Parts: sequence; structure tokens; C-alpha cells
Amino acid sequence: MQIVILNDAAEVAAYGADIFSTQLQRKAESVLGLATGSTPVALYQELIRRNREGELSFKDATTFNLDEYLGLEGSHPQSYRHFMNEQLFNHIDIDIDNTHVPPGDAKNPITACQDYEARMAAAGGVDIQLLGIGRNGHIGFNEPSSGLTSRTRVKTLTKETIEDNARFFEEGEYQPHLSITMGIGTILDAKKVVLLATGENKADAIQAMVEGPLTASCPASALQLHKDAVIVIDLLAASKLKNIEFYQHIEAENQKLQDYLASVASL
Ligand SMILES: N[C@@H]1[C@@H](O)[C@H](O)[C@@H](COP(=O)(O)O)O[C@@H]1O
Repeated sequence: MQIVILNDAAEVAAYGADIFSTQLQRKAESVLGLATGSTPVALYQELIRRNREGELSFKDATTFNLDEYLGLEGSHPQSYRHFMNEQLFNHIDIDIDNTHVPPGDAKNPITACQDYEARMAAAGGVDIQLLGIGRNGHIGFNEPSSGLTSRTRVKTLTKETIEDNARFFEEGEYQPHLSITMGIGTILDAKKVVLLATGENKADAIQAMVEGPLTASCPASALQLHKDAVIVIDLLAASKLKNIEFYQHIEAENQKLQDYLASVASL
């Protein structure tokens, strides 16, 4: 795991946007794994700005979102499809037919999950997967006890997650308790994984993910197995890390190495 600790949420969004920009500049037809929640919104705004200013294009990109509420149509204002259209897709030059969100209104959710996996495979797999993290360490909607090799499937949400996400629903509005989510195994198949977290309420989950044991009780700890996982967090989300100074030291050393390699390359 590469652990990047930045001052605040704005720096986290800009750093995340740089990773995605670099990916798209290197490979225009990238397959991007995307996420919902409040954390990626600032990153999406930065990508929209860069797209408008002609710094990057999504024209040839394909996207697959992590998850969706089961029981909501894509046109429902609280669906993740609607969220993605509003927060990103409607504002960039992507072909909407190349954007994929699990179908929350699938007649047969079981075969819909298999179909989603097949589409990802047919697209060549995800090049870079964006993640947030739940307070209980969930990624996508892989709640604690999720299988570490799980694939896209129907998952039941915990009470904590339902409460955390209740802020997006009107009082008395139906809030789904089920979801379709990429599995942990699906997420680990992405060539690169970038997890963003900001704020003190994520500090326990970040500590468990980075320094705790590899365990289904903290689904995000599965990223310890990934060969290219970048964890980008602000100081508040990093505040419970026991070895915070060491991670900052590693990053400083990494930066020196990058500078050295750049100077050698320019000789
Ligand atoms: N399914 C999503 C997750 O993908 C997201 O990471 C999490 C945290 O969201 P937020 O960024 O709003 O804290 O919320 C939801 O449960």
C-alpha cells in the first residue's frame, strides 16, 4: 500500500484527479472503476473542470461503477446511476453508452450480477478503481463478513450503513436495504486501486484497513493484498494511524526517488 497523507480534502481531491488524468493521458481508452458517496464529489468536480479546459478527455473511456441500490431504477433521484449522471457523466465528453452502473431494477438480480462481471471482462478489466470507505471499513457495499474473494452479487446493508446513507433520502422515503455490489475479488482484480478518505469519522476505518489484520471484518483490509493500492487521505482521516510518521517519511523518500529518476531520464 502507498499511503499518501495530505493536509485537507481539497488536496486529496486534486491528488486523486492527477492520478486519473495521468491514467487517461497514458491510455485514452481506459476502463475506469468509479464510486459514489460524498468523498469523490470534489474529485469529480476537478475532473469536470480539467475536461472543460481540454486537459483530458473521456471520449474513449469506459466506466464501471462499484454498486447500486437494489430496488431503485436508474431514474430514481437516490439511485447511484442518477448520482453519477448528475455528478460526472452529464458534464464530461464521455459516451453515456460506455458508462455502466449495476442495474438496481434488474428483473433477475442474480444473472444481472453475472452479466456485469462479463461486461467488465469483455472490456478488458478495470484499469483503475476509485474507492471510498465506510465507517465500518466497507468498500463498495461489501459489508463486514464479506468474502475476500467475492464477485459482483447482491448484498444486504448493515444498519450502520443504512443510517450513514439516510442523509441522502427524504424523511419517510423508501430506503433500500439491499444492493448489487462488485465483490472484493472483483475490486482486487483492478490493475490499480485508489482509495480516498477524508475527515475524522473515517479515522478508525483507515487505521483498521492499514494497520489491522487482513480480515473480512474490515473489508478494506483486503487492499493489503493488492500490488498497486494507493490510499489518499487527509490529516483527520490519518489521525489514528500509529505509524503516521513512518508513512510520511516513506512518501518523502519516494518523492526523492521520483525526482532522481526524472533527472536521470532527462540526461
Ligand atoms: N456504497 C458507498 C461506498 O462506495 C462509499 O465509499 C461509502 C462512503 O461514503 P462517503 O464518501 O459519503 O462517506 O458510502 C456508500 O456506502
